[in-house]
Amino acid sequence: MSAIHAEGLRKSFGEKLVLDGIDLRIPEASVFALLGPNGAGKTTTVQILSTLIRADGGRAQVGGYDLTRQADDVRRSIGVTGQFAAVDGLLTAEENLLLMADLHHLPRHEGRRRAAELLDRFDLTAEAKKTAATFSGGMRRKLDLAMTLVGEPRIIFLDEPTTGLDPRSRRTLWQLIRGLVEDRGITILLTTQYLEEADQLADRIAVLNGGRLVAEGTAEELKRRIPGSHLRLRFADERQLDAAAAVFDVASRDPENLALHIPGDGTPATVRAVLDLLDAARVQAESLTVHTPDLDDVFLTLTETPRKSVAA
Ligand SMILES: Nc1ncnc2c1ncn2[C@@H]1O[C@H](COP(=O)(O)OP(=O)(O)OP(=O)(O)O)[C@@H](O)[C@H]1O
Repeated sequence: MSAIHAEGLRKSFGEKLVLDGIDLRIPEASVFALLGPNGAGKTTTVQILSTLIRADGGRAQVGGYDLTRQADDVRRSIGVTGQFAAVDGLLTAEENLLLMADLHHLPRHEGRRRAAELLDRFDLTAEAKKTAATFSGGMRRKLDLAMTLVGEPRIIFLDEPTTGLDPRSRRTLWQLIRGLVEDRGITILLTTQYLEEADQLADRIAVLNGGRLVAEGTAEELKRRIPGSHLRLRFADERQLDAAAAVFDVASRDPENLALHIPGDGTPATVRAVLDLLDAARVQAESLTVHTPDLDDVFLTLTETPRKSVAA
């Protein structure tokens, strides 16, 4: 069962085509990252799926409800935390949570119970009575996410959840987010410009560029699609390097470092085949390392301008 299922979403602002037919299928209890450069249409996609704005074309189901015909049901199933946090700096952490409970028309005791539970889960109990204006960026984001959870949404949209946070706060938030998926089966659609965030957090990643999805898959699948995996062999001297280069006609030489780059993945079978060929030619390598492209390479290749298409 998909938590989010969209087909052919289109959106223009005036003359400007922002989404040019987006298809998404996001399984329940998973984290899906929408990755893309500035202006790619990430926020627009989230705004459409969270019923804030209407698409010009296409259709979508969110939490099993039709986005246009059952917009109220969609709204009841989702939570949204954006780049502009809902936190009120004049209220304490606890008051912010209780305010959310009121907005959700929860009975008072239930509101208190959820607020206490969320303060505990997000490690904010000691700060419960402090005004949010005194909070660090990381604490604010945590409180913002906790506030989203008061309504017990099944699906959460996180728009750039850790932008501007230091690495430690970012990691804390990642753990909390993964916990929500693993313990509570919540589905998360996250937009991010941080490749590491998508790599660490997301079960699947889609790369949005120029209003289209140019790639979709797990981080590993995306990395495999980019040429650039190679084995790097280093040799003791130039004679050995020359002898090795004669064995592999697809290899490129890096004479300065006495190294040879052989295109290929790092599977044991490939590594063994390379070593066998070297043995047969009686050439000794000093070291062998495997280089796999990272998400940075994927992102840069897929979002290059002018747009370069990479076949799916
Ligand atoms: N209300 C609007 N009116 C006109 N143009 C808009 C509107 N909202 C967004 N746009 C344009 O649509 C494009 C996509 O914007 P969007 O905010 O979805 O991108 P994004 O991928 O979220 O970018 P960022 O990473 O910078 O937040 C941009 O060119 C933006 O200027």
